[in-house]
Amino acid sequence: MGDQDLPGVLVSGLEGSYGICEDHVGDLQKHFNLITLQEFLENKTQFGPKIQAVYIWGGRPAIDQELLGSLPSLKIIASAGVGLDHLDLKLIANFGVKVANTPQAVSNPTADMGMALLLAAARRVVEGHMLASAPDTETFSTNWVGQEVTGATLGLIGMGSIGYKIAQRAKAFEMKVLYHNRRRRKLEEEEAVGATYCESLDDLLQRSDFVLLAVSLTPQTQRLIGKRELSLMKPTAILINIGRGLLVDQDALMEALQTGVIKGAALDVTYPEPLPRDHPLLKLSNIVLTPHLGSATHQARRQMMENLVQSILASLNGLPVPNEVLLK
Ligand SMILES: O=CC(=O)O
Repeated sequence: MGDQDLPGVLVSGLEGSYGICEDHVGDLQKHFNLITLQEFLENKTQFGPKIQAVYIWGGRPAIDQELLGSLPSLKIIASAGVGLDHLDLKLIANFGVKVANTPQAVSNPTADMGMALLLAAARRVVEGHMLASAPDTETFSTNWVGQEVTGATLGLIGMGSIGYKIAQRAKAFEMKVLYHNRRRRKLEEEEAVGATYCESLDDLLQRSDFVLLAVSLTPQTQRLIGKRELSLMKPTAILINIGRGLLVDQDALMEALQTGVIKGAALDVTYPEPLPRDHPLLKLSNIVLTPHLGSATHQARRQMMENLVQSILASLNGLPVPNEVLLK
């Protein structure tokens, strides 16, 4: 509990793996009385009425009917990052509560991560690192040949702000960019990054050397890439996922990687996160895995925190809320 005169904001915890970013606690406490989930659960009658905002970091705390029902003064849910799949927006709107997220802060670092994974998988950077860190003459004689990125075709699934930033980067690598998206981009936007719209997802899958998922998780996109879609990809193709684990049927992916249906995969997101230690995906050599690092830069995390502070303060002061998520 911080300064009692400041507006109460519920956070999952202070620091540590389930809490808010350590460096930000002090900054948040300048504006808010931070109440942890544990404090709230231990004394709902004392803390419930004080809480005017929930600050969601790393998808926590979870928001459900019971929590919303016990926060009578709640005005806004401020969620770090761009994805909203952890929130039931209709339920939240029924409680008359606003939602804000931080799309601008995450687009550059997540696009960088997409390219980092693409390059790492194409050029076998992780296998190379393991070899170079434990050199022995026998393995050193192995041929560590990868896929060329320059001139290759990138199939982007999702052309929102992250997808577009990836297309900009891919252009610098002289890649041919195809994209599939709910709505086609303006002609001048396509031309600026040299991207070609593919109305058919199957067509994109068949033509791409790299298929990169940069799309939000919704009921429509869940398991968008399954056995059938993987079988359409080239046997030399690499699948990269920086969106959400559930965009891909992980069992089908594992089978495709084991049987050579596709060449490799690079995943920043899985289900669950993290994967259990004995998960079979961890045993494959043609996969690169990272622990949801998309927006994990100091700069992005600070900007996310600053944006959420602005959104909360605006909502508490009855002003237009920056980055308010509107129910469609
Ligand atoms: O996963 C990260 C985000 O949704 O921004």
